Amino acid sequence: MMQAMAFFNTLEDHNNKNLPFVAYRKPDENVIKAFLQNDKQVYKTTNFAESGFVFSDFCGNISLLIPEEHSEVMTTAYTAEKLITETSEYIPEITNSREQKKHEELVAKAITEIKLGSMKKVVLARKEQSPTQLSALSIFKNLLQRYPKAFCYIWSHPESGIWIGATPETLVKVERNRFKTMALAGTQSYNGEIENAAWTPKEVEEQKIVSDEIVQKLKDFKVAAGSINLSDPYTVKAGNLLHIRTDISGTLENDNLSNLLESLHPTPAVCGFPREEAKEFILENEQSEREFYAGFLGEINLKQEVKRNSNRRNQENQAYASILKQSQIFVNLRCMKLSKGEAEIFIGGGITADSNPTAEWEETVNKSYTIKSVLVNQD
Ligand SMILES: C=C(O[C@@H]1C=C(C(=O)O)C=C[C@H]1O)C(=O)O
Repeated sequence: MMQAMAFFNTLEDHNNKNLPFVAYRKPDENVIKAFLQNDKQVYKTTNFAESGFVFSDFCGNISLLIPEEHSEVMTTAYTAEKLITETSEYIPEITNSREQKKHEELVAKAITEIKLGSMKKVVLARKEQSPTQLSALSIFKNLLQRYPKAFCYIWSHPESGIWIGATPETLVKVERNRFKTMALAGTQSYNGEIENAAWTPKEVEEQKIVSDEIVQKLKDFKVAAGSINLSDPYTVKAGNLLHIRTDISGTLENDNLSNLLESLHPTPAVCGFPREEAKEFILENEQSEREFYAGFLGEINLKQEVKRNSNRRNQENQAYASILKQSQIFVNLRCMKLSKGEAEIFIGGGITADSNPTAEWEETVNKSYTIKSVLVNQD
């Protein structure tokens, strides 16, 4: 484990050399980990069989990889006070009525399409530009400080540019043949209440579509029969927002990560239902390319040594070590692409027959604050 200062200096040096790297902190953990690729080669994966950190786009066209075997891996203990942030001017909010109109028209078109019956839900996104004077690493430090319950990351790669985010959503975690995933949907502003938050039937329905479809896809993928466990839906807080979440776990019949990812991604939380119809609507109608927004990212096939002490008496030092392969992958939400003083923020929301275009616009505005609030200096 390195000192935080040395850790960030090393990241900075690596960044200045234009070599690929990723640094991240998992939800509720206090360790920041980084993979620093030691060459300029562009590595990709198609079968998700390598060990390393993967960064995939929404469409499934490209999965960049920072392979463990070509990287230096470093960690540091995270302590909020030690992270120094730069100063910056406050950026005033600009209300963009043209963008609002465009988004509302898009939502209205989707509602019409849904009512015609070709799909039940579609997630529509937009992109917003916001200036920032902060460096990429300062923005990352701000995220770490502000969102301890999110997966916070910075990814820098010549093929994708710099992406930074704080996502509340796990795509899948796999350990040996056990997996965990979640159905996350429905959004409202956080007003101090979590447990007693009230949800409208529209939001309950929207989230149920996600959890039903994830279970169906897992069954299609041959999750061991009868092994899927579902929690009741409950409310979770993500920054200034609340969502409805169901935890889903189970046992896999095989450990083919590639098949599992193919069956889960893109979930109806970021695409819609049915998947193909929703995806087609998105690709035809959204104003901008999603690129890596609503794609996925995370550790794949990392080996972890697990030591278990023998229970037998009179046998000291009998520790059995077993190697465990682990993958932990997140959906790339509440994220931005950073280029020269400007952040491109990607935000979306689920549309169903009962959606209201203005409310959907406001939801994307609220979601954009997760990122906007870290583009200026934190007090
Ligand atoms: C699509 C986004 O978020 C997803 C959509 C949600 C919704 O429609 O209510 C809620 C959480 C996420 O699963 C986003 O943040 O851009």
